Amino acid sequence: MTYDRTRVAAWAAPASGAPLAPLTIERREVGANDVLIAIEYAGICHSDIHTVRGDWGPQPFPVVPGHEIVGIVAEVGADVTTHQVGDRVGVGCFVSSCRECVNCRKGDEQFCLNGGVGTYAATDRDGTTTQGGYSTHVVVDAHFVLSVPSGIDPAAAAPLLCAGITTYSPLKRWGAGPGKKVAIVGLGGLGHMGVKIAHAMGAEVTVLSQSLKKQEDALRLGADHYHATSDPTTFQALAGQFDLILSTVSASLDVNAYLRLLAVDGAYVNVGAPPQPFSVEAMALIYGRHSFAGSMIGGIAETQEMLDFCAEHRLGADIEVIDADRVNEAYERVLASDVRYRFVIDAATIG
Ligand SMILES: NC(=O)c1ccc[n+]([C@@H]2O[C@H](COP(=O)([O-])OP(=O)(O)OC[C@H]3O[C@@H](n4cnc5c(N)ncnc54)[C@H](O)[C@@H]3O)[C@@H](O)[C@H]2O)c1
Ligand SMILES: [Zn+2]
Repeated sequence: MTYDRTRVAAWAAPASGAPLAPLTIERREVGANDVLIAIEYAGICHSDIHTVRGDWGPQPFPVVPGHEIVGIVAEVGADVTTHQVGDRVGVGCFVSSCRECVNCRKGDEQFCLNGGVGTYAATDRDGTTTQGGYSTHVVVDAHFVLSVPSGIDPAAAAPLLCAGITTYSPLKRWGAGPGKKVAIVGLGGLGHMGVKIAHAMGAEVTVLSQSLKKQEDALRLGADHYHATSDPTTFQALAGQFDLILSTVSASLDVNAYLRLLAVDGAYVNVGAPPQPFSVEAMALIYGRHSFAGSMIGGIAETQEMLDFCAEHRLGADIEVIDADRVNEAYERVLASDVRYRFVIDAATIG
């Protein structure tokens, strides 16, 4: 199929809460620093669903979601030295940043002080609205394009671009490793990567999930222990146990109940992004010198480090590859916690 930048096939949400449908979009010309990627796979992140369902406020519809992108370089601009035609590459949650502010210079481009640009539903530097990975092609500044190591299956690599880095970054920052007790709350797309990565880092991993339904899966993914949070004795039995609790839950939680599971100096790090606020009791924090923290994806260098770590440890996501016309059904199944553990769209079925 020849590429026509003015007629690129995609799947988009036409309005808040409306089902996704095919849409033809335009990509920019390949600039001197740009890479044209022929997309192979795009993961479905719960953030895509929050965005198009209006959980995070108004959006510039139509929105083409997708920020877990893997594909093959089809063309590079004249000044690109980091990627070549034919390379397998990935794109995560952002496609531009100023690269000059203190955060960008530290490698925290996701916190750019001059307006980083999200992969979709964001205003790009040229004033256009970005459109994401549920599409056949995308044009991205080479600095924001990752190399996907050959050891990982490309479809299983796609979710690493968001779910992988979102769990890797806080696990590393808060010291998951040998001798540390780490709990992962919520066993969805992020959670199952959290289990795999924390296990590969050498931590003792406990999964805290609503029911016992996913217990066998969790142990296979690398968890050492598993408890159902619907059982009130869980919160008594595990009081004061964990050095780190990573919550990946997409809904609001009783944070205080989890803070009480922390050991002295333990940290509860939330990466879930529900629209409702959390309520934190002073006593749940001060008793035990606990920390309550958050984390958002990771910078470009750290994302590359995560991909290399996953290749070295032979980690990819557990995926269900779907045709694009099943995206609405997949959204419903994610909302019903019926995914093991990430849906990935086969871009060959788009358009
Ligand atoms: N911080 C970041 O950078 C970042 C990046 C990606 C996604 N997110 C957010 O993280 C959240 C999770 O994303 P995902 O793609 O993994 O979603 P997901 O739907 O695949 O997983 C969420 C899991 O939480 C479980 N859950 C819901 N309520 C629970 C409860 N009370 N107790 C225990 N488990 C519960 C669900 O059953 C599901 O397994 C979303 O809010 C998403 O927007 C944040
Ligand atoms: Zn995401």
